[in-house]
Amino acid sequence: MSSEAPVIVVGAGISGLSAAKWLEEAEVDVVVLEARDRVGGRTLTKRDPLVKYVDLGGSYVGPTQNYVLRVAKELGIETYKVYEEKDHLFYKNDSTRRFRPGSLPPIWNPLALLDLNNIMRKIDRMGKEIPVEAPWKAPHAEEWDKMTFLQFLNDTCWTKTVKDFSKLFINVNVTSEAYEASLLWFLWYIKQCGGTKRIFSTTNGGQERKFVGGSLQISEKLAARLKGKVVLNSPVVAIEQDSMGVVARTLDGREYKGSYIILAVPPSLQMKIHFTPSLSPLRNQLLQRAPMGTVMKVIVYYKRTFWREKGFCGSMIIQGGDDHPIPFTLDDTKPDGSYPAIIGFILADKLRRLTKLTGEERKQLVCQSFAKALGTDEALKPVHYEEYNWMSEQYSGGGYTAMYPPGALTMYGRELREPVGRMFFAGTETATSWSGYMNGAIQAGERSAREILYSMGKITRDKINREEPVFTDIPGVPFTTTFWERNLPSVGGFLTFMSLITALGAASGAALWYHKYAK
Ligand SMILES: Cc1cc2nc3c(=O)[nH]c(=O)nc-3n(C[C@H](O)[C@H](O)[C@H](O)COP(=O)(O)OP(=O)(O)OC[C@H]3O[C@@H](n4cnc5c(N)ncnc54)[C@H](O)[C@@H]3O)c2cc1C
Ligand SMILES: O=C[C@H](O)c1ccc(O)c(O)c1
Repeated sequence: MSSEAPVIVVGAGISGLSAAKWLEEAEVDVVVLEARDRVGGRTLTKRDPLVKYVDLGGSYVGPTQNYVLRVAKELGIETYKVYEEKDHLFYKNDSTRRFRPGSLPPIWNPLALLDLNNIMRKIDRMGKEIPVEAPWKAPHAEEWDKMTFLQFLNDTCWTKTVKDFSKLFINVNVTSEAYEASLLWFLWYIKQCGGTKRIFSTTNGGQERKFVGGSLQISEKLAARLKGKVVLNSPVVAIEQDSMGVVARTLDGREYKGSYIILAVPPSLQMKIHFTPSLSPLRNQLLQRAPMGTVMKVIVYYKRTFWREKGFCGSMIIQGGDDHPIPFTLDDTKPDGSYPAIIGFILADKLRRLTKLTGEERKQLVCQSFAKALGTDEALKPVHYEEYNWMSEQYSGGGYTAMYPPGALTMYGRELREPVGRMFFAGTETATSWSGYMNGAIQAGERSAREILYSMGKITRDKINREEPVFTDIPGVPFTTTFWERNLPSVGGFLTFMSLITALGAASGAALWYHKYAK
């Protein structure tokens, strides 16, 4: 069987569907080929009387994510604020401390406080010299891309407290370990999300809001607008192109002909596709160097929001061994207070170990950990439990997004969204604003559509990369830094200062002694 459309889109995640919508609105016909029996890719909303609805994949949106907020509004999908009205909780070494939203975790050792301020400040300052669209052009790109984030921590941190917190910070933000990730890539990732505070905050940050009814609606509503042009159960296994056009072949032997094709699939999954002619040497190797992160999403439902009664909002940072599987949680109760729940992530190495347990065993571990952190056995009595392991998904490979080991970005990064003949690249991994997120998926999808419109002679080159206006309904408030955040010394600076003071003190003491007695 063979069919024809000017543009073939591979992948009906948010990115592929956004590309298709942009093209349809420009009156270019498309067909979208999707491997799974559903749209949405790394977003998945389960609907069930036990949970009403729950996002098992991508979920949170926040200010400065102007692409996804604009599209959601256009599709009539409303957002609600994640509950953050009470204290955050920090649990470590059998001890629970509370802290206010928006402030640093409660660390009492003054040297560790200097250390924490210094590492976050340094990540943001180093990010300032990285161009979001071309991180390989940063003045220190080669130096930083030859290091892991762990090497940077070893060189920069003076305290174990801050090294451990920074490891948790990378786990939560990019579902990878500090020893795996290129320093350049991680600095770029944080920068293109707006910095350490924007990416890690709930209010005024990446986790401020969720969609009423769940994030899968974005893809469902985009697909509905495409009126039957999305073909499910169609894994693309071969793409052939020549001067005449492009052909995509699906696993069951169907053939789709077009003039252009958009690949809206994470880089490493493109290795399931046979390309004729074969890819360039650099693109061929890029695909082998962008593994997906490692994440399981867990949601525990309770009869009551008992943590709120103890003055906690449900946001917890939990540090510990495998008996504390989840390092980061948020309240996941519905906005009307129904379905009390806490959501968390099992990440990177912990998940690689705990993936072998049964769901029931993980549930026990998670509830015991919550009970210790919250100081109540009520956490041991969930009424329902959901978990979703993205490691098992053959058409995602993991999540939230692809990660880069040292060397990959500087050697292969230029290939990421460089068109190959009639083939163009979308997917959140090719974005430059909240890449790794739903926002990046839309930015990339729409950009790839405009690349094709340019190739078709329908728009001029300067229209390809378009600045998204600020979504004024949910504006981002700039994060200001305090005088102390800007000027406190690092631990090294402080110790050097103290040594100088001590040396000066000793020298003046000696001079005085000499003046008084030795003369
Ligand atoms: C647990 C988890 C939590 C997350 N949390 C958030 C969050 O809170 N906020 C946020 O913004 N983002 C979050 N993300 C990330 C977000 O979900 C993704 O960035 C986004 O959905 C990616 O969209 P995409 O279209 O680029 O890729 P995908 O969603 O991966 O879409 C690619 C599509 O291509 C299909 N496909 C793959 N191979 C083929 C093939 N050979 N032929 C045809 N089709 C193919 C796949 O089935 C899939 O549908 C999270 C992700 C996960 C996994
Ligand atoms: O984006 C995915 C995920 O939901 C998440 C959660 C918390 C956090 O700090 C992130 O950077 C991402």
